[in-house]
Amino acid sequence: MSDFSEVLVSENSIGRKLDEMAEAIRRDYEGQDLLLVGVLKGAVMVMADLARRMPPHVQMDWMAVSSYGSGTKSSGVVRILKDLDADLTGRHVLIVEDIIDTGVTLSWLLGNLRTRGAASVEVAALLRKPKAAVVEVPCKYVGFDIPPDFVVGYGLDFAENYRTLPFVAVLKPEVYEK
Ligand SMILES: O=P(O)(O)OC[C@H]1O[C@H](OP(=O)(O)OP(=O)(O)O)[C@H](O)[C@@H]1O
Ligand code: HPA
Repeated sequence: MSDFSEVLVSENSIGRKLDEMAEAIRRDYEGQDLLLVGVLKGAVMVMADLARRMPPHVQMDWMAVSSYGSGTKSSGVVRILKDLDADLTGRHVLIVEDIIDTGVTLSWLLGNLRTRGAASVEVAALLRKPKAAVVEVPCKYVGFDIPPDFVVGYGLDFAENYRTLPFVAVLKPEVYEK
């Protein structure tokens, strides 16, 4: 029996949406020094596919923060597990995320990165759950607004599984309520 109740965003739809997002980003940052900051581990797929659509002088760095533990509910407490290597002073920074759910992670991250002297700090997220928002997060580039169900695939996990799927699917509640 499948663990998914539906495929919410297909591999093709993700590719087409990333084409659009990348074009907007290229246009907005043309001629500027852009640093993409990926948030591990969930954003690995979206970062890899978005970055391949960028010009060669766009750079990547990574941060790992965690607020979810091993379940489906945000703990509300964000911890830095791995900090950036780059100095953000004077740089245009674009945080690349797989999902904005409650908004707690990004709200905290934006606050943190904005203290580091960057020229600008903006957000690109493939998925956003407007009905799950606890904090409003300004997001310049959004792929898809989705319902508040727990989703997996394309970097998103449940207990570290399903990240490798090329699409985004809704996980059946009986899988995580087991
Ligand atoms: O808007 P929020 O409710 O804060 O949720 C969004 C965050 O949750 C996930 O990360 P997670 O902490 O699960 O770590 P992971 O990326 O390693 O899976 C996701 O990658 C976002 O960073
Ligand atoms: O729906 C989700 N799925 C997987 N990880 C997540 N982190 C926040 N929301 C989600």
